[in-house]
Amino acid sequence: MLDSSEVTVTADGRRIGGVLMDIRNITLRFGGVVAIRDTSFDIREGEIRAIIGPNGAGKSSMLNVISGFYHPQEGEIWFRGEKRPPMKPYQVARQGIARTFQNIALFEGMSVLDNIMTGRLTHMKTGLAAQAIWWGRAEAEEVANREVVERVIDFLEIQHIRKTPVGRLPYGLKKRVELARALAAEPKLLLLDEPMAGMNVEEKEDMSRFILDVNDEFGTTIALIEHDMGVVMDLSDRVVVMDYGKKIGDGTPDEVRNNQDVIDAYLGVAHD
Ligand SMILES: Nc1ncnc2c1ncn2[C@@H]1O[C@H](COP(=O)(O)OP(=O)(O)OP(=O)(O)O)[C@@H](O)[C@H]1O
Repeated sequence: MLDSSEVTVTADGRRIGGVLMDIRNITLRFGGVVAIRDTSFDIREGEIRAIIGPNGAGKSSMLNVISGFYHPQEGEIWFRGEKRPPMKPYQVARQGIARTFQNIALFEGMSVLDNIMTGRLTHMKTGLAAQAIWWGRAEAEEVANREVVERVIDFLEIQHIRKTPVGRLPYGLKKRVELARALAAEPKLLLLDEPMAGMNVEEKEDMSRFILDVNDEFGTTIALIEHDMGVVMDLSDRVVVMDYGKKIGDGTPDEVRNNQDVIDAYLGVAHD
């Protein structure tokens, strides 16, 4: 299990624990295309970990491997000290890993509240048959699920749109509802695929604040892909840099900013 001796405290007082997920030597191929090539890194408990890199670098593929949508040909994923067997996305979700998508994946015709309730599905134990014979248990479960959802709605400040169909919301709020649905699952590890994409400056500031607050208040470990370098460098404890499917850098924002391979491939600052 996690090694408590590895706990460190950040400058802003957050606790970063031992390794929560260890990604070892992952290779993922689509026919002749190598999307990820022998890539390893870890995610520590309580940290905000970013994955960055140019278009086509393999970032989304990596998130899809972690969340069970893609199955790598080589490599291992260790979660909470145990090697993970090949898993389907719903099994990964049940392990406490939730995600958002690059292109918002919500039910547009359903209300904000109902969309967020779908985030509780992995926690629902009472099936239809059991509900028919044991209504009390189903009711208690429904109340507990509601409580979690209400807490998330308060936390993300979306009470005023709870009954609004998602299709009628502006883009920035849809992104926030997607975050709410992922949070409703009470994940141990939250994966965010380009949480700021397409947002204006104000929406980005709001989203950054929510990401930091989620991490701080719930202690949720967060791994995110993001192209906005200002946001990445501000939010992240550590950054993995990918290029052409390979890891080319890994470290604190300052270490990555000063890594010449990263500068050459991605950040585009001239040599001295
Ligand atoms: N389902 C797929 N089938 C075939 N090739 C794929 C598939 N998914 C990704 N790829 C290929 O794998 C490589 C890595 O793509 P990926 O989407 O992971 O990159 P990315 O870093 O997330 O890029 P972006 O920043 O543009 O989202 C690309 O060459 C891409 O075309």
